[in-house]
Amino acid sequence: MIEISNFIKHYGDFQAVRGATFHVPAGSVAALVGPNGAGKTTTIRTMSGILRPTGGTLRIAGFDLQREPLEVKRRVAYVPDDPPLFESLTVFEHLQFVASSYQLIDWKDEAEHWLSLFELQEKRQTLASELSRGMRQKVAIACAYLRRPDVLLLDEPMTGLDPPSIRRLKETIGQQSQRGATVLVSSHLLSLVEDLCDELVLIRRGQVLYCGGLEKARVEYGGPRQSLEEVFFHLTGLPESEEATSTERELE
Ligand SMILES: Nc1ncnc2c1ncn2[C@@H]1O[C@H](COP(=O)(O)OP(=O)(O)OP(=O)(O)O)[C@@H](O)[C@H]1O
Repeated sequence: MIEISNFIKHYGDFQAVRGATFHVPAGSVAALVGPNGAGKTTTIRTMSGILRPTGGTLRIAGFDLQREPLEVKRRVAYVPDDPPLFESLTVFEHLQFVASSYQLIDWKDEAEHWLSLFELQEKRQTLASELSRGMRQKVAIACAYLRRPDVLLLDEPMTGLDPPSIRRLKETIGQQSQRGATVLVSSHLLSLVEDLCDELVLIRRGQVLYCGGLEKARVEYGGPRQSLEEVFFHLTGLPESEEATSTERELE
């Protein structure tokens, strides 16, 4: 479960996130969407414990991030959009490293499963520095899955993946939620995330415009067949003219 209350994040004088409140029920898959610069990565990086919040309360997997950061880090896996791998380790050594760092037992069969599923077997002895972008992404996702985290934070996980890998990723995200993990997926590829998410968190300029069921959002903003893209445009007002957005700026 993810419970974010009045979360604020400043970078110096700049207010990147301005009192965001949202929650994602345990075992559900939520899409975190919003225009460029909305604060999605800032929010995810803070939830993973990499950035320090300026204010607010972040309760992740049942623990308060500020009070019990280690408990949170133990239970959360974060895959950034450009995963920083260890360039001098092979693919298999990454899985080994994760298993040893998190003291996993009986992990080898599962590691083989992920290597096979993401078509990385041929590259198991290849150094990270010699992998393609999509392969790096899949190694990072496999490492995250191997940990069986309670909360999975995926920032633009589909970028760089080929269509079969996207399909497999979507299937595996569903499986993660079925085993009880709470998954938050940030993406601009709305048509790809809409069929795997049951919850929607939509932010713009560091503020939450919507948090709740995706189906509810569809019904509220146009009807059950409304696409996530239409919901996005409706809530953000983005297809409207520059005039609308400049008025919004003036009001701030
Ligand atoms: N290290 C930083 N220092 C100062 N400002 C930052 C820093 N990182 C992000 N920002 C600013 O915070 C705001 C939110 O950035 P963030 O990366 O969280 O947005 P995002 O929603 O992930 O955007 P995108 O969809 O483009 O990836 C932006 O205005 C950005 O310029």
